[in-house]
Amino acid sequence: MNVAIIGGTGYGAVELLRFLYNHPHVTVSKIISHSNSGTPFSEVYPHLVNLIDTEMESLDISTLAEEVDLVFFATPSNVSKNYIPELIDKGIKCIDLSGDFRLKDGEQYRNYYGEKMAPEKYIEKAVYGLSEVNKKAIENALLIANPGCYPTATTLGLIPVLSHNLADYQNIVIDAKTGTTGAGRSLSQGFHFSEMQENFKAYKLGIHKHIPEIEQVLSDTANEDIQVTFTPHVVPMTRGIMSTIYVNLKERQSTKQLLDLYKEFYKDKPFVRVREEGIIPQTKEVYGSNFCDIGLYADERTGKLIIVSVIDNLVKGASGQAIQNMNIMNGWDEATGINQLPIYP
Ligand SMILES: NC(=O)C1=CN([C@@H]2O[C@H](COP(=O)(O)OP(=O)(O)OC[C@H]3O[C@@H](n4cnc5c(N)ncnc54)[C@H](OP(=O)(O)O)[C@@H]3O)[C@@H](O)[C@H]2O)C=CC1
Ligand SMILES: CC(=O)N[C@@H](CCC(=O)OP(=O)(O)O)C(=O)O
Repeated sequence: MNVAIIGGTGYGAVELLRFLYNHPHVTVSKIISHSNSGTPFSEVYPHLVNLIDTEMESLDISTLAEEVDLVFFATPSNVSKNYIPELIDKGIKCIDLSGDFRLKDGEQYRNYYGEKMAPEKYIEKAVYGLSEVNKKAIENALLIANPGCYPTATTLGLIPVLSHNLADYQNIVIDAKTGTTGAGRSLSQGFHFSEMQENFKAYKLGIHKHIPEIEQVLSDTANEDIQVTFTPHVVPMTRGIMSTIYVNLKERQSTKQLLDLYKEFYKDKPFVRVREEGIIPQTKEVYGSNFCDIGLYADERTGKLIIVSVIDNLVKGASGQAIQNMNIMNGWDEATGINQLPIYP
């Protein structure tokens, strides 16, 4: 199958290429770049010299639709919504790593993304690509809204306990940390080495675009409006997200009981690893891999469940999950091309 990647020189794109290079059913026939068309990919990323020397091209949607079967958008917010409708109308599958098609509510989209949402008709067609939860819908989708990085770690951590109605749906507190690749490759002052090194900062309190996304997924799970307290932080590491989540349990439960429930929930899901009692996962344990690792501690003293969920933001949080979704859409084994061990140390 021929695929194209748009947003060629970004981190999401280079991570897609790392996995697709060895994918048995896929050829990346086009890498589209608005800033570097005409330049060989390996000139921008020299670690890929002699491996991916493809000349990048500028975007021409009509020729793209004739030449490829599926398009990955690894572009910033408010870009893919201008192109995906035309591709979808021509029957081309699209997987959008950005947030343009994730939210169902136009007013929320405007509030958090600052622009008008894509036309309703296409929002309705978009399937939210949380692979472990929406597999059936993904199988038949033409358009995937690939989840955000924080929402992936957070909702995979929360859905089992919420879907069993064991926790208070309100008063959910999410304390999340990301590495700097979460901000993409373009330069900004707050991410300079001297600003980031030996620093730890909270940002976008109350205004982060992942708040409505997390609330939408959890509300769909619980069939009730859920609001969360979400505080993202950036820490001086390259990759990784840790979402530490606090919920009030409705009744006393032991850690062991809850771990059993989580293991049952994810028993056929190759990329979610529920860890043993007393083991709390670390970001380095999923580095470079598509795993989401979850650890639990039920604090019987306070009645709270503490959930720790870790992913690599560029893999399960973006490109890995996008490929997992492509596999599901095409009826291939969902682990094809992404079944790699984490890099350690
Ligand atoms: N980084 C992460 O951890 C995660 C990222 N995402 C989302 O995935 C998407 C890509 O992220 P990431 O790769 O990290 O971001 P980057 O900033 O690294 O890359 C985005 C690329 O998009 C292209 N681009 C920039 N502006 C425009 C524009 N106006 N029109 C068309 N193309 C443009 C550029 O490539 P070129 O000049 O070559 O076209 C740029 O390098 C974003 O929406 C991001 O929010 C989602 C989950 C996690
Ligand atoms: C450190 C940093 O800035 N991280 C980004 C990660 C979000 C992201 O990439 O997600 P979308 O796919 O929803 O755009 C942020 O907090 O906005």
